[in-house]
Amino acid sequence: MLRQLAWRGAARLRAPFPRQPLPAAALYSLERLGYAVVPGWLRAADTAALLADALALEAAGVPRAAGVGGVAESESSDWAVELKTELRRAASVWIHEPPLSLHGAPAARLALLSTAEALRAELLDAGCTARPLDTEATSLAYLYYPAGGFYRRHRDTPPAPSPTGEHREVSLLLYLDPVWRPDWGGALRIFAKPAPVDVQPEAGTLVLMHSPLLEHEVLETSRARHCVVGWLCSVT
Ligand SMILES: O=C(O)CCC(=O)C(=O)O
Ligand SMILES: [Fe+2]
Repeated sequence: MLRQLAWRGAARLRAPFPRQPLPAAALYSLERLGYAVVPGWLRAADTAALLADALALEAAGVPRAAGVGGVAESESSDWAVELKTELRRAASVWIHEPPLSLHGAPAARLALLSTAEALRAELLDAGCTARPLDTEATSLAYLYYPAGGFYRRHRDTPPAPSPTGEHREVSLLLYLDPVWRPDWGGALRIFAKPAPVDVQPEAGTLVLMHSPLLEHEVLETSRARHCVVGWLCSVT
């Protein structure tokens, strides 16, 4: 409950980052193929502010390593785990609950929370999911992949219903690194039909996926790689 009130409060505290409405082609792709890729969704200045914030949190020692040695975290999307296998080599910082860490740029994090809320409303209006996306059930995190980092093939929904009644409906990814070269690896591979699709993690690119539907993986990266991951949920 506290978390929910905090979320609602946070999403009101700061205006969302300016952006264009999702293109009709993206909404069509999300509906028909289960995923959408929107390059240039956020302005370079705004992804730069988020990256600076993520790096400041990292410098302050806030991120937690996760998934190393096959240890599945209760809060992560690591359910697809083969427990003996290393599923993910990356660290994360959950950013949904105030009080926000005072390290970094809390204002950028608040704008991100508002932007996610605006995106939720946009997807709801467009009728993108069978069940309504709940305003209080969104979660967001920064992900940090070191050189050599990866995330093995998985789906973002758990095999068993969540005890809180939240169902991940739409997964979102927002990439933050201003320069990305394909030979660095680190692509997001979406196992779409009829063939897998690779997305380069370039700053400003938004990826949306129907969480229960699509398996995906992050190919091993030879450079540090930074993004926002989030889940828009329904609640029963
Ligand atoms: O880093 C990415 O591109 C994907 C992350 C992911 O799949 C997840 O956190 O569930
Ligand atoms: Fe995922």
